[in-house]
Amino acid sequence: MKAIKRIGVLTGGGDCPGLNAVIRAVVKTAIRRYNVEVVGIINGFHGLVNDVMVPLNEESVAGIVHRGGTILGTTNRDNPFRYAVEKDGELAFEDRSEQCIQNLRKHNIDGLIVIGGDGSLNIAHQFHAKGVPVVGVPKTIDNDLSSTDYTFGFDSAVTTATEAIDKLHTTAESHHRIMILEVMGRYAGWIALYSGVAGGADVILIPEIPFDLGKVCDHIRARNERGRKFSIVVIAEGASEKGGEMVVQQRVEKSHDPIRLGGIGQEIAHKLELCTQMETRVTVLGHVQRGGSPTSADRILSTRYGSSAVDAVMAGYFGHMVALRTPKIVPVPLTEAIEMKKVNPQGQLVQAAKAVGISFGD
Ligand SMILES: Nc1ncnc2c1ncn2[C@@H]1O[C@H](COP(=O)(O)OP(=O)(O)O)[C@@H](O)[C@H]1O
Ligand SMILES: O=P(O)(O)OC[C@H]1O[C@](O)(COP(=O)(O)O)[C@@H](O)[C@@H]1O
Ligand SMILES: [Mg+2]
Repeated sequence: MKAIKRIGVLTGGGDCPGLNAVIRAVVKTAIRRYNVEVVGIINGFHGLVNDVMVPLNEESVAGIVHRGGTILGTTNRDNPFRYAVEKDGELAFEDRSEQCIQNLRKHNIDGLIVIGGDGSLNIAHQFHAKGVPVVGVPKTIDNDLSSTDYTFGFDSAVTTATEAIDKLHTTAESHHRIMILEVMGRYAGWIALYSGVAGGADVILIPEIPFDLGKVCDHIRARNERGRKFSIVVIAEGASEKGGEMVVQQRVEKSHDPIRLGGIGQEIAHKLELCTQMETRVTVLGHVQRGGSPTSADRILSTRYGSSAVDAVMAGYFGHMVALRTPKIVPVPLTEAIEMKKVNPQGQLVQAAKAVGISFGD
């Protein structure tokens, strides 16, 4: 096996708290533990296609463990295997993966660390199939990647959503209102489930458990009869009524991922107001849950992921992603890692939530 002298690192897809802590751990581990150089690739795969790279040293990553976002920048548009270009005024897609491989060679990069979600890790997997020595790190606030107990960024998003629920509680109680909080998560209900349980929500609606609005109304009315004249509903952006469809805010047809979810909170607000006769308000948390400082748990997880990713590169675990299998971080094949992980409706957390009186509308 070729000796590793230089590692490249990039962040791809939606940003999330903890990215900088991973980058810092990659750089420090590479330099301190292995005496290996690190090159940062700017704006994810865009920088790999267009050869925009910067050397990273301990100085470049000083003081960033607590900072949200990514010092390398990211994009969720650029897929090297389906790269958007303008041809004769028309949009066309080209395979630029060979150009990326040449750029990696030009910079003598012997190992590539891709920090990303399902989309970026899919691209990483395709590069590995072409012989690129790549290792993945599971990033996403959604926690929807299989093979790992948790992705980094999830705990920070849950913390932000929980704080929002705490705040909605005080105003809901004062005004005797229903407060609906719509959270992110795409097709998985992890953020809604965890923040809903942590924040003491009355109703949690997730994509994995299609809901019956009548049952949600009954639950809220029963609370009213017990003297609890307000209710908090946490709803995942991908949740839908039984027999209904997910609410799509926008379709971006040219994108690999054309569906932008959003709007289910507003849609059920009207219906809940009608059936309960209670004033209802909606808060869409949006990108607030993706921004800001990572929690201490995410800083620790990110540091472990970053340092283990370098270990994986040095040990030749290419085509793998570092995954948390409590209490260890282990390499798992990217093919397994990019499968989607959903909430198990029969799982212990859903059952515990039901035991304390939370309705899932089922
Ligand atoms: N299933 C897929 N296979 C290959 N590429 C994908 C797939 N899904 C998304 N992509 C591409 O991966 C890039 C990042 O995807 P995105 O979902 O935004 O980020 P993330 O890495 O956080 O999942 C985009 O360029 C997108 O076109
Ligand atoms: O910022 P955008 O492009 O609107 O994307 C919003 C989506 O990105 C997320 O915040 C994170 O998803 P990824 O980790 O796959 O990027 C989802 O929860 C949400 O649906
Ligand atoms: Mg994705």
